[in-house]
Amino acid sequence: MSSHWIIGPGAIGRLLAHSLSPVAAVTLVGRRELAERQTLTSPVGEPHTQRLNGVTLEQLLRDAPAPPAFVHITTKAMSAQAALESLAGVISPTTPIVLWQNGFLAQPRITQAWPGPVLCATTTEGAYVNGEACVVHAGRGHTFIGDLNNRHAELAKNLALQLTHAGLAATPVEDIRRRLWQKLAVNAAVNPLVARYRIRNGQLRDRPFRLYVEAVIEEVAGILDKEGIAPPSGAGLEGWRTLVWQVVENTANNRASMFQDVLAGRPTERAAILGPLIDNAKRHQLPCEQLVALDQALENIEAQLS
Ligand SMILES: NC(=O)C1=CN([C@@H]2O[C@H](COP(=O)(O)OP(=O)(O)OC[C@H]3O[C@@H](n4cnc5c(N)ncnc54)[C@H](OP(=O)(O)O)[C@@H]3O)[C@@H](O)[C@H]2O)C=CC1
Ligand SMILES: CC(C)(CO)C(=O)C(=O)O
Repeated sequence: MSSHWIIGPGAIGRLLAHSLSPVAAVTLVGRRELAERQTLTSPVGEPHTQRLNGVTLEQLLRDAPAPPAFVHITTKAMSAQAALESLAGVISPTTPIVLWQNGFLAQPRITQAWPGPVLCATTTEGAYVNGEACVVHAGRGHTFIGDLNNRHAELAKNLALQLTHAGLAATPVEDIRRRLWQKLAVNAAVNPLVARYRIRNGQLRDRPFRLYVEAVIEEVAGILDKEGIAPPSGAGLEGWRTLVWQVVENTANNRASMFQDVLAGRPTERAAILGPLIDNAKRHQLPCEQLVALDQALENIEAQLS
């Protein structure tokens, strides 16, 4: 039986823990104690309660159990590095790490710094936490797994098989970098605007927001073209426009994650989503006024929240 540590008992962490627990040895690690009996509500609204093996970081460091086959980091992007560092005393530097973050901040940094294999997962599964003891699996999706330097294909295949067996459909891929950027492009066009204007995704189709989205897509398309990242279908600006508007259509009723963070008074993942685009725009001397303005607006919003 394979063993998995999952660091970050939030929405994705608990979804993983619930799914893997019946087929693998799972330890769910958090900063605080977690209720032992946890409920997963399925996408069709069926609750399923089970005991999850939850421990605090403190307990883990004290007990120093045998290191696992995989360490999943399921914190938000800005906390991933700190979460990994907090395990330094209990895992060997060759332990495989799996990063589940959106954006492109934690992935290159940890890939460069961690001596062992670093897999990246990008997922369209949707989940949210509903209190201390419940997570809602809001929508089924698909997970793609690979590593940025394509050196761990067998490991990615092994993990994808285990996740699929656990009910989370997953595919190992050789182009995870491209897929992470494609998701980042959608997140950059949707999340900052809906968080700034406190609207649901579908309202982006209306004026004046539609024009703002178009302006962001134009900047993003220029930057990703220079980075050699193509949209999943179509080409250039048109391909990116098709992708973004399709996601807006499919998620019209959603409150996007960044909007939810603002509503809950939490910091957003702006540094992981807008940051890499702005950095690349500056490096290539490309326009990024819209992205910078959104980043600034979010920084101001976050400052007022704290
Ligand atoms: N939810 C979703 O549907 C999807 C999420 N993602 C991505 O997955 C990542 C996780 O998102 P999500 O699960 O929604 O986020 P959540 O905020 O629900 O969960 C993050 C968890 O990480 C914990 N945490 C933070 N810092 C540490 C630390 N240093 N050590 C241990 N635990 C820590 C938090 O606990 P604490 O209470 O201690 O702060 C919290 O339980 C994000 O990058 C997100 O963009 C991607 C696709 C879909
Ligand atoms: C695709 C989108 C924008 C859907 O809401 C999302 O991934 C998010 O909320 O972060």
